[in-house]
Amino acid sequence: MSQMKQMSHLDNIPSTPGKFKMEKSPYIHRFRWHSSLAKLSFWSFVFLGLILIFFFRSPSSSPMPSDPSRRSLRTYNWGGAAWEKRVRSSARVRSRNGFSVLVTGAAGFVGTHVSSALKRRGDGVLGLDNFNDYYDPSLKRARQALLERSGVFIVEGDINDSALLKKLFEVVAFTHVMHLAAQAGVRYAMENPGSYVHSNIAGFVNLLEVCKTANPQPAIVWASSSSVYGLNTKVPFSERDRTDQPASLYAATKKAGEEIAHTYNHIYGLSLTGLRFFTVYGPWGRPDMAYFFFTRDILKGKSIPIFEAANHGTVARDFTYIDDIVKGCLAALDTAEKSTGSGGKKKGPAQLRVFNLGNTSPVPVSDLVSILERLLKVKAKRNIMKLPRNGDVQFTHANISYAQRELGYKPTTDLQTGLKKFVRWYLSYYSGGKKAAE
Ligand SMILES: O=C(O)[C@H]1O[C@H](OP(=O)(O)OP(=O)(O)OC[C@H]2O[C@@H](n3ccc(=O)[nH]c3=O)[C@H](O)[C@@H]2O)[C@H](O)[C@@H](O)[C@@H]1O
Repeated sequence: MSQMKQMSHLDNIPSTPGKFKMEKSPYIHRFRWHSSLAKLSFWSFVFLGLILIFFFRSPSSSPMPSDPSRRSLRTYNWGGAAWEKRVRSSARVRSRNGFSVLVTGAAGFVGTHVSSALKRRGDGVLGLDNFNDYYDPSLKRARQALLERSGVFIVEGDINDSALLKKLFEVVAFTHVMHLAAQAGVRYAMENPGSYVHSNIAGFVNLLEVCKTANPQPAIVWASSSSVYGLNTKVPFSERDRTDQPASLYAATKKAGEEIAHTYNHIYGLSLTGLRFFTVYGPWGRPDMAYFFFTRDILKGKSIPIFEAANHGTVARDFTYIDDIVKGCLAALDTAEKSTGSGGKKKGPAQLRVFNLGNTSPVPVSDLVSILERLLKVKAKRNIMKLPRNGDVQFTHANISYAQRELGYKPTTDLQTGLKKFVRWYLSYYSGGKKAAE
């Protein structure tokens, strides 16, 4: 019966506007439905209405974007007097001639270590991180707790949020930005390309936009990657070698970052230093990296995929220990010259640098596994596989003479020593009531 009622109701709605009984209206002669002008305005009105309905309905119908590249569009709570007080106190410089540094990606692997080293020597440090779920966020929370204990506050937010960044620069006149927030990982770029564009390109540009208008402008040191060398075959990789053949979208976004840095340096006088990190490893590391999940899987008795190149060619990496990287980052900050612009205008030429931060000692992945076997006292189930075409390059090898000369950079930790420290951390972190790494 209700269906009948509905039917009749639907029947009453005219299928075309022309069916409206408007004939008796006194305005009939001026607003005739068959007049094309009136038709046009009516349909424009309907169309506009539909757009508005769509626009206002869509966010509520999907409150959490399912595309992870959009995950950082979620809203974060920031602001208020108490929040500003925490920001100010965390960024307060406690040593003579110390810096006030905004560290983006502070809950990340390198970000945590750099923040803690800066704080230890008396610099003011404010962290920023969006705590995304690219890998287990509980590890990021544990790093956050660690920093919290040493007096570093991490603001929860995204580098794409201009209002937040502007607010931070309003509250603190940062002398430096250590920009480590990024979508990392070479192979994941095939699964979620948008997240790389979102963080490594759009986010970086957004940060530079805010830095360029800040007064004073900060000097910026940021994380590029050894992956920019891509298919380059000249070894060891030197900063002057070609970097126009990236093998992954990740590498392409990092290379784009280097070009973007050039532009902001050229137009706005921002002091910019890019650091090409070579496969950084160590305690509190990233679970998506091979040394980390190999450790987990060897302990679980799971087989581990070990890549080899064509004709049983060795795949090798210039693995670099985190403490050496931290020294390189601090030296880059210490030697960074001031930006020259103000109020968004360049006043003179500013410093623009790119450095390799590697270990200058490539190690085959199969040797990395042998070291882990010895340290863990467990034999690995090796599954030798052809290097998949997913962005990986066959080998990396850094020439660090430029960083040595300009930054006094000198790595001192070999893979055996560094992995020993990693394994010690891993076993203590994932034991004692803590669940095994997933
Ligand atoms: O140096 C860099 O620029 C990059 O270093 C790492 O990238 P990658 O060197 O690929 O590090 P892993 O993913 O840990 O891989 C290390 C080695 O293990 C190999 N591998 C990886 C995964 C796997 O299942 N099997 C395997 O043999 C890779 O081919 C590579 O040779 C980081 O993940 C990037 O974020 C960083 O920018």
